Amino acid sequence: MKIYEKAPAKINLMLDVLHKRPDGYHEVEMIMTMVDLADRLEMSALPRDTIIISSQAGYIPLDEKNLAFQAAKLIKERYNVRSGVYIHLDKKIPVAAGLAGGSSDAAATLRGLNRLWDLGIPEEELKELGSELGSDVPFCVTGGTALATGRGEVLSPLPNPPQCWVVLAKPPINVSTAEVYGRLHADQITNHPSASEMQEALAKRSFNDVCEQLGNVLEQVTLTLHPEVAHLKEAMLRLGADGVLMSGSGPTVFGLVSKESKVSRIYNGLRGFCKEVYAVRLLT
Ligand SMILES: C[C@](O)(CO)[C@H](O)COP(=O)(O)OP(=O)(O)OC[C@H]1O[C@@H](n2ccc(N)nc2=O)[C@H](O)[C@@H]1O
Ligand SMILES: Nc1ncnc2c1ncn2[C@@H]1O[C@H](COP(=O)(O)OP(=O)(O)OP(=O)(O)O)[C@@H](O)[C@H]1O
Repeated sequence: MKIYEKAPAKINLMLDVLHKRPDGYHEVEMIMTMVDLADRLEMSALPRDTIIISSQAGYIPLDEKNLAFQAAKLIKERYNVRSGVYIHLDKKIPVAAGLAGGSSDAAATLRGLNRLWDLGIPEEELKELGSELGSDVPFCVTGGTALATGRGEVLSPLPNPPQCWVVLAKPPINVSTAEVYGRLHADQITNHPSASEMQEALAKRSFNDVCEQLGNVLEQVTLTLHPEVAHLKEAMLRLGADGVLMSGSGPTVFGLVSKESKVSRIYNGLRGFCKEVYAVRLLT
């Protein structure tokens, strides 16, 4: 038997950091939603007690460093599953991009193996398992649009933003999430984005208000380390995107665009100097 799961990318519509916690993580307030750019996972049961990962992407680990492997191992141990699994990852989400590609693969693995092995694990429990794998995994288990607090694992569902186009551009640089949080001085943040104003914009279904309330305090670290991310933001705005922000710890920049007629101009303009550009819809 084969099971298929879609693992979509996330974007952060707002990301605020309140303070650094004694456990080393940061207390955050984020609003996240999914976009229609997704990895596809194929899972099949193996009689032997083993986990095998393959992928068409040559640039991700296929051993225990892979988050899908870690998710399979966790669920096998916790639920005493003796059979094995073969997982093929068809990667479409750029890696180490701020789009939670690995986290979404881990979440899709949890959902898929719950079905494959008929374990009947409730969603809340899948999210708890997910939080052991990474701060973004619980959100990726449920998807939709949500306010995430704590270190990102405490979730409250929110209405989806009004449907629009999302142009994503990833510059060819590597950003480490741990390094970005590590370089942030949480007590020196002056310009906090507002979770409550963004929630109001979503409740009103106002595209313009959503664009106005976009904000991410991690930009101040990543844009200083990599000025090309700031240039990409400027270019996207100049080309006509309605709202522009860096996702997560970066380096991907996304632009929200309401009019389809503007999308090809923005896409082609960015493609002139950035190889990895995608034009997708929100996953609503
Ligand atoms: C930047 C975001 O992607 C925004 O959605 C998340 O906040 C990070 O989520 P993630 O990649 O799943 O993060 P994790 O794998 O849990 O943590 C990676 C590293 O980021 C830092 N980290 C992460 C989340 C958080 N709330 N505070 C942190 O300081 C920690 O140093 C941690 O060692
Ligand atoms: N299934 C996976 N897909 C992609 N990367 C993976 C996977 N498993 C492990 N990794 C490793 O995780 C690291 C981060 O990759 P990922 O694409 O998840 O980053 P990200 O989009 O920045 O995540 P986040 O937004 O959650 O911080 C990479 O260095 C990669 O080698």
